[in-house]
Amino acid sequence: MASPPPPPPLTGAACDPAASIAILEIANLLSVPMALSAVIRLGVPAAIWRSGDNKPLSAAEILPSSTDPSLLQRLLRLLSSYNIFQEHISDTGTRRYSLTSLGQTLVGDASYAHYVLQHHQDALVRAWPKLHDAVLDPTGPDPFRRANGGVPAYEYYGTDPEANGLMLRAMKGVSEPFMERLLEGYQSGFDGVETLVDVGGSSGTCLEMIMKRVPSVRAGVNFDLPDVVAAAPEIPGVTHIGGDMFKSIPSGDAIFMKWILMTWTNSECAAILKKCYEALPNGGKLIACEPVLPEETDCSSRTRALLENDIFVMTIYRTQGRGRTEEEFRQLGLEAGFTGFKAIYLDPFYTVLEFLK
Ligand SMILES: C[S@@+](CC[C@H](N)C(=O)[O-])C[C@H]1O[C@@H](n2cnc3c(N)ncnc32)[C@H](O)[C@@H]1O
Ligand SMILES: O=C(O)c1cccnc1
Repeated sequence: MASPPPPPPLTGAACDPAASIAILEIANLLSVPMALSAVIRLGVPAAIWRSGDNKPLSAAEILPSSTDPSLLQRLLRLLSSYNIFQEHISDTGTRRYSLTSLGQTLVGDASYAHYVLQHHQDALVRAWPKLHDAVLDPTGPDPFRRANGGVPAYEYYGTDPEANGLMLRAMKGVSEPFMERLLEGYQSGFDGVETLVDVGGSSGTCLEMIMKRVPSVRAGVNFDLPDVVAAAPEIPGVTHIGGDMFKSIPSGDAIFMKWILMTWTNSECAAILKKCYEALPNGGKLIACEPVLPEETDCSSRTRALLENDIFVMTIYRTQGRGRTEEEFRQLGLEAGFTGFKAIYLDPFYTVLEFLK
């Protein structure tokens, strides 16, 4: 009896070992942020850092209560391959871990750790398997709403005190390093401003930092959703006002906003910009700090961080919310009535966009 024919040989890309290993790496990429969230939940970065000690520790030393430290060690090995921890192997083969400069962004009061946790809480993670639905049904509900009983993300934070608190801490942690860079390179942008309104200002951290460094700004108005400002801390000189930016925005000499336009559709952005225009005096300006997408696609960390954030917004906030190019922002501003526009690049992630009335 004739034997069955052999399977056809693998051809093309599947045969290329570099392509095979690269696709296997991407297929399991989710294990990286999930391992990162796990070590943050376990308090690992703080245990190693200990007020700047950063002494290399083994998994058993980090988590003495563990009956099987090899599990934590596996997480630490993976994260060392992403340069979050540095692995030190002793002569006897014990593996110990310290924090690299990247790992050190996860320690301290205002660290990026809260942002990592915010992005990997259950309600957000549930949305990701529905991403393809957004592509198939671009005008339907965003993946977050599909996965969470029709409730949009900002409403979900408002109804869950833990999620609300996490969002406030996450925004503060990401804002502080950026605001330092903004205040280094753009202090003069606040010249002549006495009353500054932060639209969608979350905890008020951005206003607090501006007011500490720019004495001419004597009154800060932190404007956000009522549930958000109710949980915001008291800040000298800052009045927290709860409201809806689609209905009206408090007036001031200038308006500041950060990471707002990105989460909304073009028509929602047009409505927000119109409300800002109405709240400003002639000659007043809106200072918006938003991720601006590059025209070209490349493999740099910057481009990847911006494009990943673009897909995050598509999944969690609005299918048609998105990162925009400088030109798209200029057009949105012109359509809302602003006569001047300038983009200032002083941070790899956020671009300062000045809209002049
Ligand atoms: C991505 S966060 C940015 C927070 C802060 N600007 C920062 O960069 O740290 C967006 C903020 O917009 C607020 N927001 C959402 N919808 C709003 C609305 N309709 N009116 C006012 N604020 C709103 C959210 O509560 C949230 O604090
Ligand atoms: O909620 C977030 O973390 C967020 C909001 C806007 C853009 N990117 C992230």
